[in-house]
Amino acid sequence: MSVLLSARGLRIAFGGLKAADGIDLDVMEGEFLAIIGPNGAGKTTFINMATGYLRPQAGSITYDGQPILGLKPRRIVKAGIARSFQLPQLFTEHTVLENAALAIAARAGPWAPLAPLLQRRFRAEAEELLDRFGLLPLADRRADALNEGARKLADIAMAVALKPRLLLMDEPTSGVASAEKMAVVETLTRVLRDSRVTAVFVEHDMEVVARFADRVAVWGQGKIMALGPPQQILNDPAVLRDVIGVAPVGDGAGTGKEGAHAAT
Ligand SMILES: Nc1ncnc2c1ncn2[C@@H]1O[C@H](COP(=O)(O)OP(=O)(O)OP(=O)(O)O)[C@@H](O)[C@H]1O
Repeated sequence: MSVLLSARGLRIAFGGLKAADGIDLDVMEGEFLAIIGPNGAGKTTFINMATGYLRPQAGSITYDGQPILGLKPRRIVKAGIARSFQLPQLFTEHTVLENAALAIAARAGPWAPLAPLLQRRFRAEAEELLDRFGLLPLADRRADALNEGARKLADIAMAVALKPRLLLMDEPTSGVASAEKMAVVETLTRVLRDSRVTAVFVEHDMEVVARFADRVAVWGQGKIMALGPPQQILNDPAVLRDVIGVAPVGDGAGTGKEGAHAAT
């Protein structure tokens, strides 16, 4: 597996608060990398830096071997990196189909959205995209009439419409009812794996992480505290205590389940 995104020495502080304090991370082509960590650890800040929304005060980021720091978000999308936000960015008064068509039109260039929204070629591609996400039955529903799971999927479908090689998702399951959460993640991982999209996602639900991540990076106070496969990281006593908020079985005094607390 080759490195698709590589961050080195990323630093940014807001006043005295270090939101990134020397972030080194390689995202491997094809993997699903989960980012976990407490509120305010700097997880969203990393996504903002990798997508051109924030410029770090130090460090570098390369994508497919090319430096991308300093590029505007639109250029970064064109290079192959898309993102979704914690709060879906849908046009709420438009239908799901119109939202998808708009994202497809946006891929064609900044002026394309001014073209008739439901031009036949946009419409056909939008229907095909919605079908992959299981959203075709909801195509004519207004975005503000969707439940949170469908809204999250529609929002991620808009990012996939940009045909990224790398998709960064900020809390794709936040706000989704627990009964539908797994189905939402199953759908989106199926679509992303079928399209060979590499994914980085911030996630607070450890069941989702355990089931869908290839690797887990643990953020804490602007640093990566641990990185490794879920079975190792989610049994790490320090992660259990500081991120998940449960005392390790036997209070960490040798459960036989602890993984190494890798700092790489
Ligand atoms: N543009 C900004 N201006 C000032 N402070 C900021 C800015 N962006 C982030 N911060 C601060 O940096 C810290 C890290 O924020 P960030 O949103 O990256 O955390 P997070 O790990 O994503 O948290 P959460 O899980 O709550 O979303 C927080 O204390 C936040 O208030």
